[in-house]
Amino acid sequence: MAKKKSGVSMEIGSDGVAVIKFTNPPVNALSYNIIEELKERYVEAMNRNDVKAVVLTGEGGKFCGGFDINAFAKEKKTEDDSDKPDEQSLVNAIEEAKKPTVAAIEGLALGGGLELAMGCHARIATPRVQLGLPELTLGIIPGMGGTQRLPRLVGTSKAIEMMLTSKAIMSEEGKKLGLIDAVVSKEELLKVARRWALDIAERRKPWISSLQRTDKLGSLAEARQVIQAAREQSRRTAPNMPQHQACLDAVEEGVLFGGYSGILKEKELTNPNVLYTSKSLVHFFFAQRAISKVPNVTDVGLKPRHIKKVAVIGGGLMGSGIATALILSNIIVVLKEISTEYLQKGINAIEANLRGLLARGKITENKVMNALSILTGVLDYSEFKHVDLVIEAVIESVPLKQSIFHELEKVCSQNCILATNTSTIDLNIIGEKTTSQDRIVGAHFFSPAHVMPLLEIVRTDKTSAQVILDLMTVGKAIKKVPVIVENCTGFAVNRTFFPYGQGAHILVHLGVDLFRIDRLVREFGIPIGPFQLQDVAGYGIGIAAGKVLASAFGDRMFKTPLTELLIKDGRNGKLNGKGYYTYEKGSRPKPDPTVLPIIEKSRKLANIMPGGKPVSLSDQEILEMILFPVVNEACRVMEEGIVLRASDLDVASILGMSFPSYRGGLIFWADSVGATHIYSSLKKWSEAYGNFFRPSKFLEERATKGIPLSVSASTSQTVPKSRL
Ligand SMILES: C[C@H](O)CC(=O)SCCNC(=O)CCNC(=O)[C@H](O)C(C)(C)COP(=O)(O)OP(=O)(O)OC[C@H]1O[C@@H](n2cnc3c(N)ncnc32)[C@H](O)[C@@H]1OP(=O)(O)O
Repeated sequence: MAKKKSGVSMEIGSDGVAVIKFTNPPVNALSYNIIEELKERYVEAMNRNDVKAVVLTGEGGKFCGGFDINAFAKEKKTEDDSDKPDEQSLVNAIEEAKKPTVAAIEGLALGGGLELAMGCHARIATPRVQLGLPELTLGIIPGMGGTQRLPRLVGTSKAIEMMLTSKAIMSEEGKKLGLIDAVVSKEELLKVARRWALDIAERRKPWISSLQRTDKLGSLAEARQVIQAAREQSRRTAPNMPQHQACLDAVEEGVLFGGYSGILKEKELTNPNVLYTSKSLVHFFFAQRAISKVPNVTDVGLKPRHIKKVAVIGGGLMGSGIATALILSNIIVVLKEISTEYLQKGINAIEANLRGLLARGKITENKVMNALSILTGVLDYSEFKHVDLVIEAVIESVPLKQSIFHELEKVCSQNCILATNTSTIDLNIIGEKTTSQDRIVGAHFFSPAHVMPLLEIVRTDKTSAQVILDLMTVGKAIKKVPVIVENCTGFAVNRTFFPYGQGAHILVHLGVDLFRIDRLVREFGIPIGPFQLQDVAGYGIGIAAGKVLASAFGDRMFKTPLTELLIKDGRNGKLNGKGYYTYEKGSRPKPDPTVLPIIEKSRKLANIMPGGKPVSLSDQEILEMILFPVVNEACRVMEEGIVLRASDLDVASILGMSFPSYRGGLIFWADSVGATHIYSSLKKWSEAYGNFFRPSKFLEERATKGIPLSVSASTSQTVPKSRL
């Protein structure tokens, strides 16, 4: 279908109201052209004698999704702003004009869209319109006066909360806060907005300029206190995000010296040198959109089937998390376990998940009750003939999974999708004893499954496109970001990241302090270091996954004696409160010095220190020896076509492994470091410390030819097995 044309139209009614409407599908983003055209229509409306007032609106059920991020991305690439129109001046011109403007808002008003609306003299919206300033997620600050007008319309505290969390509110809440003047039906929207605009022009309603208001700002002392508290919180929660402090700087300037000074400060702070993370975050925005485009699945006219009822097999940590995510999105769940005791444990875990969300204010009591009302526990397969999808989430045992899938083939309908939540096992092996390979698929959730946003959908060369589309649709319905990956041991995320823990173990056995390693990784921006992660994930799962990975990638695995020694010492990580760290309810994990003699023992057993002496490494070397092997494995994953595009690994690393979003994801970050440096470092370490560090062919080729890692494999000289 041809893309609808973008542009700005103006229609002048017999009542003297000019309706200025802008179109730029899909979200009416404010491109430079749209901004320029809006300015021109405005000048015309102001100059015409037959226009008394203006209504500003967006075409196609959406007011505006904000400034055009495509233009922003281009601008960031070239840092050339010679043809860039001044977007602030459009809003200022509307607000200061001699004729009033009313914004008629449908669907959404985000970022520059809301800022445009706040420059109008009133805002009329339809029900459930999303209103927000999400700029900080893109690494920038609201740049069309949002840092000044939002506090003046909803109060300093609420405005700061909206900007720092980037969360939208609905028009109904906007009405209560004073951001919206009236909520009316879609049919009435333009009629009410026209009348409102005339009422202002003819002084039957007040003519309000948001920037002039001070009544909602509170006293200077109160506003300062709110800003200071927000600064401290941001320093803790967003330490590497300069946009948070910059946004507060702009708000503070406006509170102290008035709205116009605030507007100037806002402009000054949109400098890319201040907002240095925006390039990475804009990349992450587009990478997330690209992930849902799957050749031969989403572009061949298939329609997703409706998945109403799902069976989850296994009520352990993963199964209970998956069931929680499903029932929270109104999908009926049948949870199957092997005994009444295990079933009750599973249901209790689901209830605990829901209560946890309730305690954190994420859901209401009503939601908890509704979710539990669509959950049934069973001990046999009799209910399975009525389900549309099964997700198996039992322990990582090949014979057990094979026998379950063999059984499922008999008890489920022929159209039922058969998914496994295995994190490492090859799907062809799981489905070996069935004839249903076309509907067998991997649904790899990340723990805790009701919280972590990534869903790795694993396909074999036999999985049907319809099954993939259906699972992608369920994934989105339960608020996950589905990434499609090809079948291989460990799939994309666990495969790419297995060297993360391995590298850390090698370093410890070379004599590096484990708590130093965890600290350096945290400082890099990954919230928990590799050893704490091992404690949290549990040693059992690590050993099981390690065995599967070792059988596939044995020549580049380090067989660490440490985990077995820890278990022998009665440690089981977070599960029993004792691992590398000690865990007590209500307090932060504490490094446990009593683990050090066990490490010494392990070092002796592994015996990998050159000359038997601990190596001396800088902080940077330590970090690189952990992260470069991860990049190296990612190169193999890309070369084998396990992911569709490099940016899929960026999204997967951020959403599945908590890689810092402000670094743009694993491959984006690696390209910022440079393939040449990564390659030469790995080569040097492989000579000193062995095969684990051996650079892959893909990396070697990229480094020698000077091609970035993010460039699609199919455009380089390599011949990947990718389906692209
Ligand atoms: C000066 C100002 O202060 C600066 C700004 O305004 S910066 C921009 C602020 N606005 C935003 O951050 C909003 C970003 N967009 C979104 O959050 C979501 O896209 C949305 C809520 C608008 C719609 O979500 P959803 O319906 O799930 O659709 P989604 O897939 O995300 O987007 C649909 C398409 O619109 C595009 N799009 C969305 N917002 C866009 C924007 N502001 N600019 C350019 N394209 C945009 C997406 O890239 C996607 O394109 P594609 O189909 O080619 O992949």
